[in-house]
Amino acid sequence: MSLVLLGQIAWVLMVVGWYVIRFPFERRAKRARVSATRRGLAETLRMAISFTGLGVLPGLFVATGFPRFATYEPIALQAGLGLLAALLALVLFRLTHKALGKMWSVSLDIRDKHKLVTSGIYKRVRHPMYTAFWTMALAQALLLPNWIAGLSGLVGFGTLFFLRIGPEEAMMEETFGEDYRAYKERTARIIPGVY
Ligand SMILES: C[S@@+](CC[C@H](N)C(=O)[O-])C[C@H]1O[C@@H](n2cnc3c(N)ncnc32)[C@H](O)[C@@H]1O
Repeated sequence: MSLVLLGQIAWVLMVVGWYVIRFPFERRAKRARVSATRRGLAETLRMAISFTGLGVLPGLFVATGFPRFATYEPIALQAGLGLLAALLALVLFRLTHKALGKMWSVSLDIRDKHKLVTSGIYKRVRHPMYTAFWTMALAQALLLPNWIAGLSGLVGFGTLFFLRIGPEEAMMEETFGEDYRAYKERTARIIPGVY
């Protein structure tokens, strides 16, 4: 089996694994009442850009090989690191969904009786689900040997991350006040002790 095909299969399995982890939370979230939201045109655009980079462009490459001119021959080390990153992303996704539980939402929502989660994987990092998405985007870049389809996840998710993180933290601070400010003081955003 060629490394290109192996990488493509691994990417598909990673995306399926991510959706299997997320599905029960998405179903539950539909039933839970939202008491405040920061959804709007800007958030819809951010999510569309991220979905294009993490889903549409790599999906098109895997299904059709498009854009063929940007495909290159991968090396085995790259595929191996991609597999490790994919596994790490899935572990992080599972831990973050489990810790957030009923507080999870796909976008910027505050639920009825929303509680601030500060334990488990949220103890030292306040956006570990975004750490998982960065890891998933990195896995995509390593698994798909195509300059456009491979790197589009980093660009697409990076756009969502840098444009969303400010409004999300403002929403959390507005909702939880001093508790969130203190939590911010003692945690990093996505990498413990780094950022
Ligand atoms: C897609 S989730 C991402 C959560 C977080 N930014 C992360 O990367 O782990 C977005 C929703 O999670 C909720 N949320 C984020 N951090 C939270 C926390 N520490 N405790 C409870 N809810 C949180 C917010 O209501 C937000 O609408």
